[in-house]
Amino acid sequence: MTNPTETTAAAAAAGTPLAEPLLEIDNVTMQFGGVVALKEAAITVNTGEIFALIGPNGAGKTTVFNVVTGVYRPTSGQVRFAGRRIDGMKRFQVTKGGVARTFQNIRLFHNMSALENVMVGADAHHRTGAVGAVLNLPWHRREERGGRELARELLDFVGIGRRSSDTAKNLPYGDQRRLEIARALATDPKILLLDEPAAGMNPAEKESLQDLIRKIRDSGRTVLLIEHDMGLVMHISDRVAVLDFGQLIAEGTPAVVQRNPAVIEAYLGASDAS
Ligand SMILES: Nc1ncnc2c1ncn2[C@@H]1O[C@H](COP(=O)(O)OP(=O)(O)OP(=O)(O)O)[C@@H](O)[C@H]1O
Repeated sequence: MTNPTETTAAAAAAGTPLAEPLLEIDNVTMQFGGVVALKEAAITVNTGEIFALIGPNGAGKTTVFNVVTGVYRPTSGQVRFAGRRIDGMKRFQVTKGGVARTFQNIRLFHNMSALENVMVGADAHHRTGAVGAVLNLPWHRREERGGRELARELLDFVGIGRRSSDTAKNLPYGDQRRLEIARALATDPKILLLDEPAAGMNPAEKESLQDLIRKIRDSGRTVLLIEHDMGLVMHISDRVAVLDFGQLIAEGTPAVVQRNPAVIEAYLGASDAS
């Protein structure tokens, strides 16, 4: 067996950047009554990676997101983020700690403008909150101005700057997905969890989504992605983990995972795999 210290020294000597774990899902089991959605799943996402979570429908992918973001407390196991335990934390604490997500079914404030939707995301980081807003405290006004500027920058960043005053529900579908990403980025996350961001997009939209995901990573954030579009996953991911019936059946680079017989079997065996 290789000595980890030797491995680290060898990597350093070779000039290979060392993998720094950011999100550690450590033997997590999540049970809902008789349904085991995750069974001793162990996944580590390193800082600066684009990491994809794939698997047939019902494999447990969204459950991973829900366990990481404090929606569910795991039945057993731990979740650590930047070395700190986050399983069992409240959702807002996880967000403040640097974890943001988007949802499979878009969740926007449909009657608010694009800009306002992003400003709501930025609010998660404000110190004055609702009390400051009601009392109209000076620093609340300053924060709101800052929030507005940040929201504009983020709308530009995701490519829908010219849509800032459009009502969310009137945006084309692909732009709504971009808006959700901008809103998640407004919390200034270290890691962004994207749940099926390409769902419902046409090929051109998928192409530019890939560019956006790379741009998010290049801006210094880590990306954890659930996606059914295998072309997209295999193109942009540094590493891929495959879940099947709540268990991790493979993990590695796209090239390695694609050749794995258990992965091929899981996908060929699933009637609705895409
Ligand atoms: N709150 C819950 N209560 C009961 N069962 C649940 C709950 N959440 C998830 N499950 C079950 O856990 C299993 C995994 O679901 P999950 O949504 O994580 O899968 P998924 O891989 O994200 O699927 P899809 O690709 O279809 O979104 C499924 O059998 C699902 O029915």
